Amino acid sequence: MLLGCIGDDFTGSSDLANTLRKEGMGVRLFSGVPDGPAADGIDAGVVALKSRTIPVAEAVAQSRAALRWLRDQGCTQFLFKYCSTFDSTPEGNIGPVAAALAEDLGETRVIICPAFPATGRSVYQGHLFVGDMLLSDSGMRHHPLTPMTDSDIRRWLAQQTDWAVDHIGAATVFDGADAIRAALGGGSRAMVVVDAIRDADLRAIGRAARDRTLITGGSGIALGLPDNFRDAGTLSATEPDWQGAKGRALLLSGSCSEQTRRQVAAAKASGPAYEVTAEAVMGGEATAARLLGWAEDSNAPAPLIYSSADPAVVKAAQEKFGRDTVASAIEALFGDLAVAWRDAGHRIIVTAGGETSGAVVEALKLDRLDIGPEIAAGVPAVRDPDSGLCLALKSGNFGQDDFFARAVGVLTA
Ligand SMILES: Nc1ncnc2c1ncn2[C@@H]1O[C@H](COP(=O)(O)OP(=O)(O)O)[C@@H](O)[C@H]1O
Ligand SMILES: O=C(O)[C@@H](O)C(=O)COP(=O)(O)O
Repeated sequence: MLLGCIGDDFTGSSDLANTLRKEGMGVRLFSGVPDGPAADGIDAGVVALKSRTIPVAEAVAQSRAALRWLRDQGCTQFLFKYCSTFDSTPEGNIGPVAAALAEDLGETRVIICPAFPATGRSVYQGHLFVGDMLLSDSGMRHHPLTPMTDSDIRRWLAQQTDWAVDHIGAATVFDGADAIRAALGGGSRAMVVVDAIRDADLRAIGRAARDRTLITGGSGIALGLPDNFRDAGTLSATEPDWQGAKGRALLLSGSCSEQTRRQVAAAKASGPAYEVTAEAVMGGEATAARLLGWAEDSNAPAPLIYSSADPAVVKAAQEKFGRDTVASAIEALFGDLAVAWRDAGHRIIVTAGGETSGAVVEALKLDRLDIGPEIAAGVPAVRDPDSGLCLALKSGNFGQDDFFARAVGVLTA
């Protein structure tokens, strides 16, 4: 393995694996740190963690363990993937994890770049935009776990780390890889927020990062890296052929983002849907057995079960039950449901939401996943090579309004 990647959630990790695959690398997605060695013939390994919102010390420890494993597999360059909307709190976990990985690797200049132009995320003058809106004006200000209320990534990151925070502005980035390399090069220890508004900028940053051991960012930051390995003649692997599954799909949505709520509305208009409220989960009425019964009785090709709710409803539930308590209970229910669906003999599951997807993949105990065709920007189909289970792990913010229907189409192809 050449490139070792650590993702702080599962949707984000599949997004990164998708980018690397499209750029010609042979990729495997691992759920957590594997026990043994990876198979041969892989260019890039992505270790998916569920570390975005756990306590800082745990996120650091898990990320360091992932780094040790990736180094043992022979990787020479490492990428820490976080969300293109920089999902984090004033405490972390982006700054502390990036600092710990850099210290382990002896890296002193750490690129910080969440830009992902294909989904409208750009970094300009150190500020993160979602489409034409500042991050803090976007729906991310209402995120249930990581509300993003400051668009200045330099200022937000500075709260999370005692490292200096530097900035390379668009004017330098537009001058190309040599200019970026020079700007990155000399200075003292720092996290360096790098502007990027176009794929061409990310490719130039990737070129400039050829000799850096640690790079951090959204999946866009990976765009330029495969060419460095290609030029060095070290790429070797090929991807397994994609094989979909037959039968009915279960759609699970725990994301409360604006985009997911549009997708839920579209799916409700075309098929059966069951809303799981926080009250029903906390009160014990919404159980996996009961919901599986509903999904089976619906006899529909793709029944949807969702807890996705608007910010006022989420806020009320969090005030009543506690933010983490209600989040964990809903995640656990979706995990149990996915297991019940699989155990009932079905082979297709679509999940919306990073934490939700992490809970589902962990409950299903899927150790590694092959990456299949892209369903929407940043969302590939994935497949467990052992069981043949086919999934789509959708980031809350990604996908077309009719994403669920499209996902079923790709997973059954
Ligand atoms: N109705 C609800 N009330 C409170 N919390 C909820 C509700 N529905 C989902 N959640 C929680 O909100 C979080 C959404 O995060 P996630 O799944 O990562 O979605 P996204 O990808 O949009 O960030 C999860 O922890 C989920 O359990
Ligand atoms: O970079 C992104 O936006 C995604 O890859 C990502 O990290 C998804 O996280 P969620 O929005 O929490 O699903």
